[in-house]
Parts: sequence; structure tokens; C-alpha cells
Amino acid sequence: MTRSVGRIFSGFRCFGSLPFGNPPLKTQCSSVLFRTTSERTLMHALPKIFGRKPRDFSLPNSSWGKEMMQLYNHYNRLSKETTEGQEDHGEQWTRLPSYNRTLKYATGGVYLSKIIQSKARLFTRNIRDPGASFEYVIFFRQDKLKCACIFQAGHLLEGAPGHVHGGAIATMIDTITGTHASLLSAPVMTANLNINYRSPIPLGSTVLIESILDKEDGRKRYISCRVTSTDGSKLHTEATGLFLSISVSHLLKR
Ligand SMILES: CCCCCCCCCCCC(=O)SCCNC(=O)CCNC(=O)[C@H](O)C(C)(C)COP(=O)(O)OP(=O)(O)OC[C@H]1O[C@@H](n2cnc3c(N)ncnc32)[C@H](O)[C@@H]1OP(=O)(O)O
Repeated sequence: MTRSVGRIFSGFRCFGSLPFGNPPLKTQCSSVLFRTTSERTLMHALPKIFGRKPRDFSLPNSSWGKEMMQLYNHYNRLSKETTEGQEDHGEQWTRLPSYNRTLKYATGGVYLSKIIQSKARLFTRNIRDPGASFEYVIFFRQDKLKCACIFQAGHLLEGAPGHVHGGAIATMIDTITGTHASLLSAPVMTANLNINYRSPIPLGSTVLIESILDKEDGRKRYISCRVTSTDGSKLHTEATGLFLSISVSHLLKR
């Protein structure tokens, strides 16, 4: 987990309080994996950087249904941190923590008030009622450059009667593919998203969203994504996205 926190915060350092100011680096995932004690210590200190311990929304809560929990437990079992000197066997996934707000201060105490207002919250994590909207957890498989997200769609996401709104599905796809792209090169913005809706998603159901890296070309990351039933037998949605690495100054432009 610690290493994914490192990646996420590295990926989104433009929003955070970790050092930034350099142009976005094209880093290979393997070069930033957290394995040393000092790196783990740094990641454990992150809540202090936030000020107080932030809630990690990617952990189970009482609203999570049986399917969500089963799949979560499946990936979590494959996400056990390896201790140094121990070999990895088979699939190795990493759960990505998820917080509902970004940090207010950039390094050096520069308040990014123009872009990050104190009331700002991550769009998918702003409903307090557990289970009402987006319940999800993302896992990353570093060796395959692959993400898997378990998503349980709550009652506030209705579009067609009894089914999940297409915009909510697009939001989740953008979130997974955008997170995926940011793990590869930080920070990024979505330039293009193409979505084909193949079969409706019943409200309240749990689905699996999987993304893979198709191609890298300079600042561009091409990522594709499939939304299926949790056993993979039913295809709900397919998408492709283009993400562009940006500099921090791009976010400050008005
Ligand atoms: C801790 C919390 C975690 C939280 C984790 C949560 C994750 C959520 C992720 C959500 C991410 C978002 O929704 S971001 C929000 C939605 N997206 C946006 O608002 C982006 C708006 N658009 C822009 O700002 C800009 O257009 C950019 C950054 C996309 C590109 O601008 P730019 O950087 O100036 O690049 P530009 O020179 O135009 O183009 C560079 C190259 O890319 C190509 N290119 C550019 N746009 C496109 C395009 N739409 N389709 C095809 N190709 C394109 C160009 O042809 C060019 O190719 P060549 O000539 O080099 O070959």
C-alpha cells in the first residue's frame, strides 16, 4: 500500500504538499516502488502532512455488499506487502488509498487558493452517506501496468430507471483510467474519452472496472478500460482514453 500512496502523491503532487516544481517526470513504476524502511516511514508520516488523519474511502464500510466485499477480499489477499528479501509469488496487487480532499498548501507554504478552494472535495468522494453514491476501491498491478476497480453504484446515481446514469459510469471510467495514467506519469489531464455503453448497470450492483495501458507516446498515455459483471461474464461498458502529462503551470492558467 505504501508504494501506491507514494505513486499517487507523486502523480498528483501538483495538488499536494509534497515537493514539486519540477516538470512532470516520466518515471518507470519500478523506479518508485517503496521498499525501504525510510520510504515506509515517509508514507506513514503522510497523515501528519494532511494535518489530521484523513479518512481512507477505499476501505470497506457497512454499505459494502457481499459481492463488493468478496472481490475486495480477493484482491486484498493478493495485495499483502512483501517484506524485504522476500520473493513475490504470482499476482501482486496494491490497493490505492483514496481521500476526499486534496491538500491546500503547496511546498513552501504557497496557498493554491486560485485552484484549490478550501471547500473543494474530490467529486467521487463528496457524499457523506455511505453507499449512497460511488463506493469503490482501486488496485494496481505494477508488473502488468493494470488497474482493477471494484465499484458499487448507490441509489443517488440513477439515470435510466433502476440503472446507473451514463455520466456516473463515465466518471468512474475517467477516475480509473486517469488514476492509472497518473501512476505512470505525473500529473495528467484527460484529453479524450470514448465510451461505448453495451448493457445497462443495475443500480445497487457491483461491477469490475479494469484498465490497461495500450500505448505511451511522449506525453501521451493511451489507456483502455472495460466494465463487466464481477465474474467478467457480462460486458457493460468499453472505453478508451487519452491522457496528457501536464506541468503544474498548466493548472494555474486562467
Ligand atoms: C490524490 C488524489 C487522486 C485523485 C485521482 C482522481 C483521478 C481523476 C482523474 C480525472 C482527470 C480529469 O478529469 S481532468 C479534467 C478533464 N480534462 C480537462 O479539463 C482537460 C482540458 N484540456 C486541456 O487542458 C488541454 O487540451 C490538454 C492538457 C489535454 C492538452 O493541452 P496541451 O498540454 O497544451 O497539449 P497540446 O499541445 O494541445 O497537445 C499535445 C499533443 O496531444 C494531442 N492532443 C491533445 N488533445 C487531444 C485530443 N483531445 N485528442 C487527440 N489528441 C490530442 C495533440 O494533437 C498533440 O499531439 P502531437 O502534435 O504532440 O502529436
